[in-house]
Amino acid sequence: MKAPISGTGERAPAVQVIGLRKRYGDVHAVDQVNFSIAPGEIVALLGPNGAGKSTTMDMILGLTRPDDGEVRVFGLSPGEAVKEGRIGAMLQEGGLLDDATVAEIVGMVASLHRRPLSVREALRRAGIEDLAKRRSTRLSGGQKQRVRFAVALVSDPDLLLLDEPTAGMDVATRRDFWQAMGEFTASGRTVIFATHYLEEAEEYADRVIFLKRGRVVADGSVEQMRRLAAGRTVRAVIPGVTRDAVLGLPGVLNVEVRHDKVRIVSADSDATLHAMLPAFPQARGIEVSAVGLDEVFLAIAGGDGTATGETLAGERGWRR
Ligand SMILES: Nc1ncnc2c1ncn2[C@@H]1O[C@H](COP(=O)(O)OP(=O)(O)OP(=O)(O)O)[C@@H](O)[C@H]1O
Repeated sequence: MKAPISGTGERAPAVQVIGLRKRYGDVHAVDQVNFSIAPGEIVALLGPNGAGKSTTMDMILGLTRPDDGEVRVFGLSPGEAVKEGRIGAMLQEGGLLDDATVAEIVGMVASLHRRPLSVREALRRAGIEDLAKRRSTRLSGGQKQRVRFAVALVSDPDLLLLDEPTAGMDVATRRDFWQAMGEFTASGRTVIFATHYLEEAEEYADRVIFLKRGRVVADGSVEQMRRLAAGRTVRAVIPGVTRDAVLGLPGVLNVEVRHDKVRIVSADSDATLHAMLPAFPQARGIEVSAVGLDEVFLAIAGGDGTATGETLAGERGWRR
């Protein structure tokens, strides 16, 4: 039985996705995805290529019809929410009208909405007032992205969906982009962005949702992700070991056991090792290394095909 969708009105979640599925031939692009995003949350969607991030976003926007499941945006259907100007979107490869100026492009989109910002204000908020008269054919890749951002902002939406918004931007442009975004989120509005830059997720999101092969494999706060990233990986060969026995050691955040090989993510590797050696005197081949964000991501996304959100979560509530 489906979980009930929350009501409409001011208290409705910004986005509620229930049992969402989309198949393309044999590919389960999105496979039973559930999440609820509160107004004001800034959520990063992470996952390897083909994980289902864009398809999920397209269904939230009403651009793709789900095979099964339901999407509500502030209690409305995606179509209604778009019509009311409550969603702004910046998609990958969104076209810009050839040979129109930036002001004309943003103005055209503004004319489709009931209560748009002025073109000038949209350009100001996107930090590109100086590009108003530039023709779209004369824009660099990073500048085009920022024009798409102005287009996303012009309906003055409550929710922004951004699919890899900083792809193709240099470091300075990325910084300016996120500064402009800070102005949008400071007023308590909701943002969902897909990214491959883990540091962007860490720096700008409150929460991260990891997708893999169309499923949510982990969903937690950035604080939890940071805690994992600050840790150390301890690897050892311990004949006869069980996961539960290792989980009881001090500092342990996550354990993976494959045959006799143990891989531990620890918040305090010294404490873990001091307790591990007397508890498992048969341990050998011990290695300690830093956990990078990439490794956190790979562990969660199951880069080696073994770890999943469930194993990483353990009893520590990584999944909501
Ligand atoms: N229109 C389509 N027709 C056929 N297959 C599709 C279509 N759109 C997406 N897919 C497939 O669905 C899966 C999910 O794709 P999606 O673009 O949602 O992933 P993603 O996480 O956004 O990837 P990326 O990080 O590469 O942008 C992929 O296997 C993709 O090939």
